[in-house]
Amino acid sequence: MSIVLGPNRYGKAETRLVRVVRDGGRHHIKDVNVSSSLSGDMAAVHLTGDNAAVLPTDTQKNTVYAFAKRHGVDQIEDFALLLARHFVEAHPTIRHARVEIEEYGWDRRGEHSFVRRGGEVRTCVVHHDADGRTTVVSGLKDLVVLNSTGSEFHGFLTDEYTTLQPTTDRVLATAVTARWRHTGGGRDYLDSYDAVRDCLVQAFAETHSLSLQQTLYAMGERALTARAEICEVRLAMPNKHHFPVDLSPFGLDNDNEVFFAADRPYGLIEGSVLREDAPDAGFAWE
Ligand SMILES: O=c1[nH]c(=O)c2[nH]c(=O)[nH]c2[nH]1
Repeated sequence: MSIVLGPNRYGKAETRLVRVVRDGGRHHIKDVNVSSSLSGDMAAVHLTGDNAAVLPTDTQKNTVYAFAKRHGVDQIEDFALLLARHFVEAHPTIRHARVEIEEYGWDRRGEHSFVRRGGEVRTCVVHHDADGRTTVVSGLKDLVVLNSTGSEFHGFLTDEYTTLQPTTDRVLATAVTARWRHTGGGRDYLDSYDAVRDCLVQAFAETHSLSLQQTLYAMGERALTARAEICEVRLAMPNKHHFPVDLSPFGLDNDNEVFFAADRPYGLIEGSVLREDAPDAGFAWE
């Protein structure tokens, strides 16, 4: 019985890239997920471990980031074609390249603020008991927002394990989970929801942030200031880190234009903002 190598391919899956283009103070973002897969003269690597024909998947990832800087990312089809042609044309052992790109849409909410398209989930939890006590908590989750500038983080506590560099300009992005407690009942819940959501998004966009914690407080404060019908806002906000990619090995600078959008681990910032005289929550949060 003889054993042979069948069809095969290899590549880097899901290179998460955010490309920021600055038009003065007005920013544009492109948020994509790129997967490349190459095939060709790959018998040797499978049969003997000879890697001479293998363009490392790490190089494929670097190429995505370097091309994003060098050529920009406009239509994903054009960017995919550029990459696929490059892999095949630059390396004789690569006979075929498959490039798949997903693009995530964002709606503008200011000069450098965006809300991810696709929408959040609206939520509520109500309690009512035999003594006639009722609580209503409304909320939302998966409201993804991003500021491409206007965020700093420095002056933090350091110890022998700290490697994080302070920054005065970073991308700030989060998927907001917010719940707010109503005082009393009987209102237009749709109107209330729309208004609170608007406050949260506006405060996120308009706050020059020194930390996500500060932004969290500003969001809760804005909603409570604008809406008398609620008395407490609880927020959970993952810090969706965007790391500038070091493009210097390829002779390219990166002035906050090309980011690796990491999905984990993430900072998780949670907090409650409430009126000092808020009535007792009772079972509202249970
Ligand atoms: O806004 C932030 N808050 C933190 O507590 C924190 N920690 C960290 O590493 N980065 C950040 N960013």
